[in-house]
Amino acid sequence: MTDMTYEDILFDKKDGVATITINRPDKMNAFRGQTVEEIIHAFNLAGWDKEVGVIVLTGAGDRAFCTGGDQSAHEGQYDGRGTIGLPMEDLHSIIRDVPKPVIAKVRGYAIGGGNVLCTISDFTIAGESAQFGQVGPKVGSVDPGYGTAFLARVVGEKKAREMWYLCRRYKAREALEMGLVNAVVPDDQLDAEVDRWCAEILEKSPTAIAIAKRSFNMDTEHQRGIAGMGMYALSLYYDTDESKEGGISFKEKRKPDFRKHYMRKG
Ligand SMILES: CC(C)(COP(=O)(O)OP(=O)(O)OC[C@H]1O[C@@H](n2cnc3c(N)ncnc32)[C@H](O)[C@@H]1OP(=O)(O)O)[C@@H](O)C(=O)NCCC(=O)NCCSC(=O)c1cc(O)c2ccccc2c1O
Repeated sequence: MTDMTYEDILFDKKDGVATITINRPDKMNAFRGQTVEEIIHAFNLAGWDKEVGVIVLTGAGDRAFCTGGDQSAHEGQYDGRGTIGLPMEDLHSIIRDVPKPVIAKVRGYAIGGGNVLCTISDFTIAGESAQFGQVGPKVGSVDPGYGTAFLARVVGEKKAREMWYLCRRYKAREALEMGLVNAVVPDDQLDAEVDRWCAEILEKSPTAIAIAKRSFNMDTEHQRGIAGMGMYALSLYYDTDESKEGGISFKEKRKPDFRKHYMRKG
């Protein structure tokens, strides 16, 4: 693998556990194109390293795990590679493709694309400060594929639609009840709890776990295709005034008026 100097993430490997930390606390750990490239690189590094048995994905600081796409790097399309200017299909795919469990360790907000990262991870362990939610229809975006269809597999159709259409926020205990997270502990015990889960995983047969992971994935593999196709629709949507209203109103800290632009269409 080619080397990469990380600017937006931290990478650590210790005692069989690789930890990838999104390190943009001043942006609530929102990701720009560069961030996504670095996370993909780190997953490839850890994913095929036989010394690594489990990968922990987390965010720096205590305010947010990740709040999704960086709204300051977003006017219509994002600032990086791929159909929408963020290689999200590649990131979601690598989290599923690495043949070892991925644990999302969450303090604070897991919003938008941050919630999607938790949804796709094999496990989510949350501190009591965690809050989960989707915001796409509030900010002029949507995640076609894993963020929607796979979320429905995780929390059920009704709850997934509620999350997307209403854009509410859910506290850690509510997320536990709906099956979005595996365990909730006080924030100051979160690191120790995740360490315990990692130690339990590391005692098990890595090959058996790899086969189990592939088997779970195969049942929803068609959703990769939905994501690939949907990104093209999303890219066209990003060029509309209706979508742009979401990003602009967020930056201007006001309520969006989507219907004004929607009603103008033929
Ligand atoms: C995260 C919040 C719920 C926090 O609300 P709160 O009221 O506590 O605080 P503020 O709103 O005042 O925010 C504090 C501070 O942080 C900045 N900030 C927050 N989130 C972002 C962000 N994503 N990008 C940039 N900056 C952010 C905010 O501007 C404030 O800065 P100040 O300088 O004013 O202090 C709330 O902030 C919130 O709801 N944020 C919106 C998050 C958002 O819009 N995310 C992007 C959604 S789209 C997306 O994530 C996405 C992800 C995918 O994976 C996709 C995959 C495929 C297709 C599409 C995808 C996609 O669109």
